[in-house]
Amino acid sequence: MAEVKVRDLVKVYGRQLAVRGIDLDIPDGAFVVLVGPSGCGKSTTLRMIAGLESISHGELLIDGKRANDLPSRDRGVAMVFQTYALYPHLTVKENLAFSLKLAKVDPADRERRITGAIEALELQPYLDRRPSELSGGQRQRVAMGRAIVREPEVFLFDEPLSNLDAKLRNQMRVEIKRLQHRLGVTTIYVTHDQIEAMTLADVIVVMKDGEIAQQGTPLDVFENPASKFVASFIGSPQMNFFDGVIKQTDAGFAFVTPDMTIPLEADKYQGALRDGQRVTGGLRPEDIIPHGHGMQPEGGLSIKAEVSLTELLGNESLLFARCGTVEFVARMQQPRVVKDSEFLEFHIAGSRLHLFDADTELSLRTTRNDNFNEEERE
Ligand SMILES: Nc1ncnc2c1ncn2[C@@H]1O[C@H](COP(=O)(O)OP(=O)(O)OP(=O)(O)O)[C@@H](O)[C@H]1O
Repeated sequence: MAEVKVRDLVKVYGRQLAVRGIDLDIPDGAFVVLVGPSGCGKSTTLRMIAGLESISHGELLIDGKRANDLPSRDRGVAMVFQTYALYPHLTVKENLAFSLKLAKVDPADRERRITGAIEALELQPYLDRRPSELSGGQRQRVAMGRAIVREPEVFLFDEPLSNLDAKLRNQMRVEIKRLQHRLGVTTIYVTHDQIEAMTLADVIVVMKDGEIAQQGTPLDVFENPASKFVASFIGSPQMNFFDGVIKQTDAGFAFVTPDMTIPLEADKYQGALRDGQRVTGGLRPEDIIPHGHGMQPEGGLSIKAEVSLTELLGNESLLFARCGTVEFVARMQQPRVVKDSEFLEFHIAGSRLHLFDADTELSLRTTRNDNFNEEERE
């Protein structure tokens, strides 16, 4: 196992900057997820760590040693891809053995490692099958087995679950998390799926345009998004946004839109509030609560809104509603049938409001700058 550090990492393709000087500190045994929209540079970052792409600028340290120019096989990393990359003409067992034979690992050790992987991934029933005779989930398990037998210092996963259906994806997600806990191997995992990121990571690194938009524990990033981009990317359905201004009166500061006025707790913003400042307010669907459905926090305010559409999800519903000029999504716990065009009262949990500067789109709340912290991971 190893710690991985990245300093000012840059990747240039021709005239395009794909990765723009990122820093990462990944402690031994941590599970870090790089997440972000398509093209944000997460795979390129992973591939530079793997040694599959050259590093244009900056430094990669694996266990304190500069690894920029080390061949991939000498970095102690094993990568699992979306496309499995299994040898089609070899059986499962032969696929597991392949890299070990190539590396001339002695037969007894080879057998021990293969047996370990077979047990860890419950591959026993499939050992003599070829990849074409396996389901997607089974293939992905073999691909993970091929990484495990190499006993790497670092696991690198590049969207390993993208080709699986939703049910299998959830199942494999749990398996990956369990396996990583059991083996304790430092893991860097790339996905564009924020649910995968939230559920797997000790630390989430949200990327945008080749840069890190925010890093922190999943809860911290969810509770304290540093920008409108992060707020909209993490959380499903996404946060509702309302254009408005800050107003200062004798009663204090408030966030004001044409349809609502939400009093603000100024001390949360540490002097960042300015009278007349144009801002975007953000409320998550669970913080707009239909009356009689879920906890109604003290304070805040009520608004009446017309429901245009309901999505029944079983244990909850999503209500798409309109109040004046504003449309929003609210989450209804213990759902009942809501008719289209029905008017409902919604409680706005004002204390849960997020505010972003309208121009910079950065949060007005002081967020901790969320480098990885060993205590938080415990
Ligand atoms: N071999 C290459 N040559 C030129 N440009 C590339 C190459 N590989 C990636 N890029 C560009 O670099 C940027 C980052 O790509 P990268 O694959 O790292 O993004 P990503 O966040 O992993 O996206 P996705 O989720 O779509 O895989 C993109 O704009 C992409 O077009």
